[in-house]
Order: sequence, then C-alpha cells, then structure tokens
Amino acid sequence: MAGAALRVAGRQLSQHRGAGAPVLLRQVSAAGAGPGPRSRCCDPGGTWGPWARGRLPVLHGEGGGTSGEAGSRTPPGLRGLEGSASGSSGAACRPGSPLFEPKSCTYTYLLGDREAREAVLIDPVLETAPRDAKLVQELGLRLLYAVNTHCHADHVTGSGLLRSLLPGCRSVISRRSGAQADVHIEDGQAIRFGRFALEIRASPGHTPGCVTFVLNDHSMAFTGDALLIRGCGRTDFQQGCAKTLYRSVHEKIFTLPGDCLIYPAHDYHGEGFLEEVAHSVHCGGGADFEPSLTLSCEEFVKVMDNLNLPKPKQIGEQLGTWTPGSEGGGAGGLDSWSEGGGAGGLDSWV
Ligand SMILES: N[C@@H](CCC(=O)N[C@@H](CSS)C(=O)NCC(=O)O)C(=O)O
Repeated sequence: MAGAALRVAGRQLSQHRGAGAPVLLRQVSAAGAGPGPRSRCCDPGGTWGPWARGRLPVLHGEGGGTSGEAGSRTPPGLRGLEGSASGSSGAACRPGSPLFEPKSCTYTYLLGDREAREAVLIDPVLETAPRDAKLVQELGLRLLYAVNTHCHADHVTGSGLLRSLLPGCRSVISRRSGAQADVHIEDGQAIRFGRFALEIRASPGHTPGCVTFVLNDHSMAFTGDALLIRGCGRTDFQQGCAKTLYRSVHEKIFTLPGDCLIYPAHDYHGEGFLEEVAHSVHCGGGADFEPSLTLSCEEFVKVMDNLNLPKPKQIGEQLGTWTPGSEGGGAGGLDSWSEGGGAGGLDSWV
C-alpha cells in the first residue's frame, strides 16, 4: 500500500501526515470558474451537489479520512472540509477543487512523492500549463511526466508546453491514441514517480486510446473522459463507441475497490468534487456518475446514440494544432481518426 494520499490546498504542503504518502495537490480555483453548460444531468438545479453546498473552498479530507485509510472515511456528502484555506464564498468557488481550467471545465491533477520530490501531472491544459509549472517549482517537485488520459478534442494539452517550461518532463499518451509523445503507454504498464506508480488501465470508448490511471495502492483512479461527474465521455466522434465505453467503465472502473476515489477529467455540471465515487458506485450502481450507466448495455447505447450534443467549443483550436496529413482537416477530421495513427500530426500537441 502506498499509504494515505494527502490533499494539499492552495500552495502549501500539508504537515498533517508523514512523508510516506503521495501528494495529491488541489488548488482552490478562482471565483467565477464555474461549470460549463449542462448537456445532460439528472439534477435540474444545476447547483452544487449537496455535499458541496455552502462549503468553502478547502482541502478535502485533510484531517478527515483520506484514501488508503479505509474505515476512517466520511460518507459522501459529509466529507470533512475543515481547515478552509480561503474565505471565498462557496457559491463562487469550486469547493476543494483541484487544478481547474474553466474554459474546457478540465481538471488537472498533480501527484507527487514528497521524499523523492518526483511528480506527475495528469491532463494538463495548454492555457494553464504556466500555472502548473509554477506550482511544481514552488513545491520543489521535479515533474517527470505530463500524462494525458487521451487525445482531447475540447482543448489543447499542456504537455508540450510543460516539456519546455520544465526540462526533464516527458509527455505521455497511450500508443492507441495515435498521437506522438515522448512515452507511449499501454494497458498493464505503469508510470513510476518516487515510491509510487500509476497503473494503466485501457478504458476505450470515448476514444479508442483512452486510459485510466490507477494509483498503485488502488486508492485513487484518474478516469479521464471515460467517467465524468454526472456524465461520461461522449461517443459520437473520435471513433467513439458506446458499447466499448460501457464495458470499459463496468469492467475497468466499477470493479475498483469500494474505497477507491475517482478523479475525472471534467465536471460540466458544477456538482462540486465528487469523492468516494467507487463507494457511490457500490451504493448506487454507478448512478452517482452517469445514471444511464446503470442501464443495460443495449439501453445505454441507445441513450448515447441520441444525445445530439453540439461539437465542443474548442474543437477548432485543437484541430488547428494538427499538421497537414492528419486526417480530414476541419472539425470533421475527428470523425475519421484511425486507430493506428490517424492523429499522427500531433508534434505540436504533446
Ligand atoms: N460544452 C462543452 C462540451 C464539451 C464536450 O463535448 N466534452 C466531451 C469531452 S471532451 S471531447 C464529452 O464527452 N462531454 C460529455 C457530455 O455529456 O457533454 C464544450 O463545448 O467544451
């Protein structure tokens, strides 16, 4: 077991726990960094989830149960949010938010080993890469890898910029993504930082190359767009496949231990940060994430095939980084990605 994961709010390393735990850093985001439009959600209010309402932006779980300490956890909705790091209003800020990019509603995660000072950053965004690089430096960490859960269509990854800003940092993405990177990963492999590792679980469906990163003690999982908060990745382009996504989520994510915390790439609905996801999965059969995932696979596919979502706002920017030769051109290019390297022109992307 890697020990208890430590959440850190703002820009301070916590002293609450020993050095034997990886640091999961969460930064309180700026006021106004609210959620994007709701595309589908079973909570018509569009407000904070009950676990977040009225709370201040603080470090989740600090002083309360943290991952790796099964049995000491606070139930969903009651998780301790003591020790507020800010006096901001809960209504304006995302409670206990990790690193957040408001335009694409993307969560970036920084994990580090405090002893070895080695870190990995998951799903960085181009616009917020300078913020993340500064944070890594301030914390005295050495960023080994900027890893991507998949080829994003809604924003440009920050991994390329981070390689420049933090020499020694290597970009990572799955081989099946077809994108270029310093390191290509595959199901069953692991990315090491200090005494810890992120295990790679292929979780295709949103795209063929999607992966979920699971901390080696299985206390945390970073699901990318396979499983979101009150949602899951769309499957209507980038060679998406609803049936494949259903299988991935059920076989690779819902099978994680009941106390595993799930960290998704987006929260479009402002539900706040939903911890204890696997716990909720066990209680609600997945309904706390995406209710349609509790349906049969056949019914889920029907729902996904009839979402009629607009294309992501930034799909043009993302495609604009492609070099000629990548398929299609224009937004339509994403529809024709090929599994074996259709997104080959991503030199500027990773
Ligand atoms: N309004 C947002 C929607 C972006 C979007 O389509 N997001 C994808 C993941 S990134 S390709 C998705 O799967 N969304 C699921 C959903 O239910 O919305 C924007 O325009 O950026």
